[in-house]
Order: sequence, then structure tokens, then C-alpha cells
Amino acid sequence: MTAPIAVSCGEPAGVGLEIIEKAWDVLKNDLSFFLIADPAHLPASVPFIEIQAPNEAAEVMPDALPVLPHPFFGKRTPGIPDPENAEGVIEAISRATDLAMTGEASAVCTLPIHKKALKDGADFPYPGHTEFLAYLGEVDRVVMMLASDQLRVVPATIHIPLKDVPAHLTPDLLRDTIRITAEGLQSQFGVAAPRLAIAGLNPHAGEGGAMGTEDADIIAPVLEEMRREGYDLSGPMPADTMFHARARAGYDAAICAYHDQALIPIKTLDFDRGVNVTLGLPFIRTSPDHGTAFDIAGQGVANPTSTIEALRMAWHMAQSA
Ligand SMILES: NC(=O)C1=CN([C@@H]2O[C@H](COP(=O)(O)OP(=O)(O)OC[C@H]3O[C@@H](n4cnc5c(N)ncnc54)[C@H](O)[C@@H]3O)[C@@H](O)[C@H]2O)C=CC1
Ligand SMILES: NCC(=O)COP(=O)(O)O
Repeated sequence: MTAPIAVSCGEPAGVGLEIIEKAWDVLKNDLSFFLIADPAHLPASVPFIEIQAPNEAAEVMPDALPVLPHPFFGKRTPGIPDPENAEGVIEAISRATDLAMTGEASAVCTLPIHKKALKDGADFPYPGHTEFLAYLGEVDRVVMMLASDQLRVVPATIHIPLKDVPAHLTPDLLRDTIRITAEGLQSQFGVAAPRLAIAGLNPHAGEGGAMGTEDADIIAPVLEEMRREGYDLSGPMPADTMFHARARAGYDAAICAYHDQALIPIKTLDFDRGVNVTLGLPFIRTSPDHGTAFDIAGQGVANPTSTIEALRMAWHMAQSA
């Protein structure tokens, strides 16, 4: 039997606890998961049952949201993060990861964190889950992929300022990103022979050096080298013309130079159904593609579809592992 998915609660002031309740209601007869959270934070509307261990989740799931209790120091006020809760948010992610590493959970699904709230409240040194999970999973390099039925994108550089992107876009980073993406498509998405499109950094992919040199000097040589190793790679491609429908039919994932180059197309095409998946970890991790949405937290209007898709994807990957 597939072990349940461990869901970390994320920022209690965000929409995570609302959407996990809605996700539970949709998925309660299809798969099993448990939420690591402070029961005192759960909205009054949530029918939940506290469990003591992950293996109790499957039995509880059809009747109530299974919650593995994790006490926090602060209260929950929708829209207003309490710095006292920052430690608890981080610990919930670590606990979910530990359970996935021991096999008590089949996967980790993370609800959104507020990065600045964690930095302010707990001096969290990581810019996001992705980098923290790489540390917990003891791997040097992971890949962030955002995936939906319409598009899969990978930002090669992730949570760094735009001005630092050219210096971070090294041949080593590109090689690792291509390799991990291709392996992840094969092992986690069932794509036997992955076709990857690699975006250029500059307008028109540099246009022969007229608009920047990184495309020809850094990206193209890596692609040539890796094509000789058997990878199916196109590019460096002008990023402005690689996301329309006909272009998308030509590849299984687009590797982009930086965060917004990758995330703008997928969030424009499919904000509600995009899933954030980390490739290269020793366990499965998915997440909704959106953040804490403080502006609508507590109103009950947050759309749970991305979280539902994230849980379905994690379950499917766990069953095929
Ligand atoms: N996986 C994670 O932990 C992620 C965390 N974040 C963090 O979230 C915080 C807020 O980021 P923002 O850039 O404001 O992005 P956001 O995704 O929280 O919000 C952007 C806009 O989308 C709307 N929105 C978001 N989720 C929605 C949903 N489920 N249903 C309906 N509308 C929704 C919001 O109301 C807002 O108008 C930041 O600290 C960011 O770093 C952002 C993305 C992912
Ligand atoms: N924009 C995507 C994002 O910020 C999610 O990052 P992570 O917390 O999953 O690393």
C-alpha cells in the first residue's frame, strides 16, 4: 500500500490551511495524506482528527482531515504573519521531509511559506523550500520544475536577484540542470526520451553577439557537448517565441535562464493548475504553484486546484516509484 503524503502547513496566515481543507474534501476517497500543523490554527470549518503516526492517516482520511499535531508558538491571524510562528513553519517542513526519508510518508507536499516572514521571524537562511529541501535531502543540486498539462518549465537559476543571473549561469549549473531535468522527466513523468528546449538569456538569444554574449559563449557550447552525449536539446532559443502553442509541441520541458522567464509563461497559461515539483531529491516533493495570498486569506475564496493537482501528482509519482 502507498504510504500517505506528508503535507507541511506552510505559513498559517496564508491561504494554505483553507485550501488543504478544500483539497481534502475533493480527494478524501482517492488518496491519503496528513497535515503537519498546529490544530489550534485550523479554521473552525475544518473537520479534522489528530493522528499520532502517519500510518493512521489512511483510515481517518475518508471521514476527516488527518492532522499530525505540531504545536506552534504564535496564533493564526489570516493575512498577518506572526514571527512567533516562523520556527514552527520550518519544523513542519523538516518533519515532513524526515518522514519521507524514512518511508513513513510516500512524498512531501508543501503548502506555501512566506519567505520574508521566515527570514524576519527565524533568520531562515534559505530563499525557498527548494533550497532548504536540497539541504535536508543532502544533495548539492536540485531542479525546480513547474508543471501543468500545457507546459513544463525549469528556471536554471532560481531565487536570486536578476542582476546576479549572468554570473550564476555557469556551464556546471546548466549541465546539472539539463541532466537532472532529463532524469526527472524519465523517472517521475514517464517521458522515455525527453526533448528539452533551452532558452537564451538575452533578447533574440543574443543575435550573434549583437545583444549579449552569454548565449553563444556559455549556453551553446554546453548544449553542443551534451548533444554529443545523446541528450535531445534545442536552443539556445529566443525566449519570446518558445512558449506559443506550436513551439510548446516541440519539447517536453523548457529550461530557462531565470525565475520569471520560466514562471511567467506557465502562470499565464495555467495559474490554477500548475504544480511545483523538485527534481533531484531522494524523495518526492510537490507544491502548489502559488504563494500565501495574504490579500485573500481568511475569506474562503482561495482556489484549491493547484494543491489538488500537487497532491495528485505526488500520489501518482509515489505509486509509480
Ligand atoms: N511554494 C511556496 O511556498 C511559494 C511561496 N510564495 C511566497 O508567497 C508570498 C506571496 O507571494 P506573491 O508573489 O504575492 O504570490 P501569491 O501567489 O501569494 O499571490 C499572487 C496573486 O495571486 C492570488 N492567488 C494566489 N493563490 C491563489 C489561490 N489559490 N486562489 C486564488 N487566488 C490566488 C493572490 O490573491 C494574489 O493576488 C511570497 O513570500 C512568496 O515568496 C510564492 C510562490 C510559491
Ligand atoms: N515562485 C516559486 C516559488 O517561490 C516556490 O519556491 P519554493 O518555496 O518551492 O522553493
